[in-house]
Amino acid sequence: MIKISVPATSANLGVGFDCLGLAVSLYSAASFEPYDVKLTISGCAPKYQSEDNLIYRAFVKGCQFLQKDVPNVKITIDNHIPISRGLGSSAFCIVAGLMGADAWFDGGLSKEQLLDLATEIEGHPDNVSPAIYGNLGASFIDENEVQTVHFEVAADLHFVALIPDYQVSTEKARQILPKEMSYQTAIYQIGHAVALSKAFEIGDLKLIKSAIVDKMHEPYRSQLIPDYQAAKEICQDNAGVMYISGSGSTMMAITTDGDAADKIISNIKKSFPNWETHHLSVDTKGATAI
Ligand SMILES: Nc1ncnc2c1ncn2[C@@H]1O[C@H](COP(=O)(O)OP(=O)(O)OP(=O)(O)O)[C@@H](O)[C@H]1O
Ligand SMILES: N[C@@H](CCO)C(=O)O
Repeated sequence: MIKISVPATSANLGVGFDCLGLAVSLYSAASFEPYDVKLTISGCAPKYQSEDNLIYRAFVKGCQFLQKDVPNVKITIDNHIPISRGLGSSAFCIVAGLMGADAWFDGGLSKEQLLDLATEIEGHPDNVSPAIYGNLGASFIDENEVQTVHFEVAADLHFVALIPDYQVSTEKARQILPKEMSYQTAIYQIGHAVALSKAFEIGDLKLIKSAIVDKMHEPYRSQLIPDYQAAKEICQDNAGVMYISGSGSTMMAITTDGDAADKIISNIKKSFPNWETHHLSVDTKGATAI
């Protein structure tokens, strides 16, 4: 049996809209086995148990790229990444499906090929890059070629995923954004994004706190998360800083102190007892066949 484990990913990191993404220590896995009918899928809601399933679609794309007939397959999902909450559940599906096909046929896909194929399906590389490589990825697309570089993140940074009990649609979170921005804002974003990448690498929380403040999407998207301000205040009151993970609704807190991370969780639980929380570290390996 082939089993692919993929880390959750947190895109944007405030000022790195559609470019930066971080792999974190929360994992989902998908297993692939030969079967006697075309397709059977378990471990997900009935609405995802069809040929439209994103893992299967990526598996088919992988087979086609390798110029192989798509085999009958049983897919079993062991899911821990909440769906449509801004933690890269779609990147998990895409990377697992492509790597499943590669392992099935011993196709020898390079990580660069995986990234190109995954980006074609996802539309942007900020989640799929760290899902494949681990760590913090900075990516861009140039004439259809995906470029990505990786930063190791200081081990003393703690991440806390604050996951509301409601979804934010990625489509709506993209539609709400303005169509243009000024030169002034572009200059602000570039300087902050470059400094933020370094701040993650050296674990400078003071610099992270000032560099992470976004002007490109977060001011608009915060309107789609009714508890954004309250969550932000809880993080700030406990020596942390917070950004919207991906297109939301998850908000990610960062601290340099495990006790502060635990305090953020207990205060969030008091105010929002139905939210899911996870105290996470950075994943350094990316997706693996296990
Ligand atoms: N465990 C799963 N089983 C089946 N389908 C899944 C699973 N996880 C994700 N998906 C697919 O991925 C889609 C969610 O993708 P979407 O981009 O909206 O959210 P996300 O990837 O979790 O968030 P973000 O891209 O902001 O991090 C679902 O609608 C479904 O098609
Ligand atoms: N960069 C993407 C991530 C969500 O898929 C966005 O923020 O819309």
